[in-house]
Amino acid sequence: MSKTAQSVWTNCLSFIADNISPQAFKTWFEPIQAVKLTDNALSIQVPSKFFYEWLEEHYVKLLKVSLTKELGENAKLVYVIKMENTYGNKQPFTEKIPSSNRSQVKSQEVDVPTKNKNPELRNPFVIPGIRNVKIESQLNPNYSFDNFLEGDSNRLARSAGLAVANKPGGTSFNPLLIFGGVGLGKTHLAHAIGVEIKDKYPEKTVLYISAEKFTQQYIESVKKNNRNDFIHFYQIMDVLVVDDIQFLSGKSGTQDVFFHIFNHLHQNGKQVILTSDKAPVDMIDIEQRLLSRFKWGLSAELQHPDFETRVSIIKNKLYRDGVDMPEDIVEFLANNIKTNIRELEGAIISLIAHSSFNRREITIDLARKIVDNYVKHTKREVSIDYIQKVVSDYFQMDVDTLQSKTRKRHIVQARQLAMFFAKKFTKASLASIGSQIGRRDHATVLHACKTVDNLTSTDKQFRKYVEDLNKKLTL
Ligand SMILES: Nc1ncnc2c1ncn2[C@@H]1O[C@H](COP(=O)(O)OP(=O)(O)OP(=O)(O)O)[C@@H](O)[C@H]1O
Repeated sequence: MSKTAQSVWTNCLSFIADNISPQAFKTWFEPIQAVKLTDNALSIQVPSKFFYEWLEEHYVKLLKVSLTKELGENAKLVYVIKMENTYGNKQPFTEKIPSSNRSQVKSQEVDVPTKNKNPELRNPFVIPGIRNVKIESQLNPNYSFDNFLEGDSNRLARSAGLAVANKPGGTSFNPLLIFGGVGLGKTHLAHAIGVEIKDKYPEKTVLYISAEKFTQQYIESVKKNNRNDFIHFYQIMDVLVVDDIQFLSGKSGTQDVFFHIFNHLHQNGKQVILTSDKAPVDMIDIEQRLLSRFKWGLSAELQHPDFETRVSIIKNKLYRDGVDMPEDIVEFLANNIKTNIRELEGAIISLIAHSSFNRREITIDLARKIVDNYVKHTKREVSIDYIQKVVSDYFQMDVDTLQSKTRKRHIVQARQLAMFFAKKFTKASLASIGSQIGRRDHATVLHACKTVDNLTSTDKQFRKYVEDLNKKLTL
């Protein structure tokens, strides 16, 4: 029986289903349709560009294996993307993209120094038995400077990274240690530096490795009795990027071997780039001699991005995914997820996925649900409108009354409390608070804040209002 696109795809699907979770299969493979089979190229139609990128990023190997089983070594996969425009009435159109069309960072041939001309130089990245002195840089070409957006929070680290990429080993930023909290872009920036160096200096041998993998390889080398080969392998790098070095904490054997590699590279003018979730002073269980070496170069912190940077990161991601999203939703996300860019990206991905699978428009309600579901622990910023609503409900009046010009004491107090909490819980200026709460000026707001402070310390009943309202607003 001759093969058809459908029969080939059905076989691929049954192989894929055996290798991933039912949920992932349902989400990412059921919506795909096989559309064409020519020679050894299968075309599959996917619902969006985002969908295609997700498949390429997470399932390309699985797709390749399953397709090779069906169509042989020269099998090719072509994505046909159904472009849908949620915000207009344009006809759907399609775009064809071959699988894995992103430019890869090329593998690098290495000249082994003559005195060590050992044809058996062991590459810990290669399965034993397969001889290979080609060193894959392990860099991710998707992490570049172009898509690492600049803001106050990362300016120093980003500029230092660019300086290092322009002159690896030739600046005083050696080592360059990038540190910061979870999901703030350390890995991205470290890859970007490596990718940029490979672009500018293709002849340089660059290697990215996580400290965890480095540790595993080291343990393996001790077991197999080839510790020296392991050290030698790392010493031939021109640029070594080690991610999450806090992982070395408490592992004295690995620290020792890293110390030797580090010294060798540094003395020979080779560039070392490190990332860590802590500043060197806060690292525990790392030997002093290693810590002091980390401090030789530059330690640059990645801080929490400010609102503007968060907005640009979201917009950039949407642009790359070919998705349109209303401005108020972008701002809502940026306002609500503040401390972790990975969570911010996760929320965008979920939002796009929800809207494309359920064929729903991206609305503020959907965004609110996603933010609640996926990043529960992030606090939602309290708005001035919300504060006025809570205060007026508490004093059993409506918002119009709270904002009115009346001088009645209990209404004046309610208004002053709303101004006080707006100052406390939002970043709005006094002038902006005043204009939103009954069109008052900034002096009135300042006076309100002082009055609330005074009354809180002198009037027991008033203190109770403040405590109750505080509780309601921080729930
Ligand atoms: N300035 C930025 N511009 C664009 N994307 C960014 C930026 N900073 C971080 N990201 C994105 O945020 C996500 C998380 O970044 P990354 O994995 O580099 O964080 P990390 O600090 O290494 O986290 P961890 O502490 O978990 O190792 C990545 O997808 C990255 O591309």
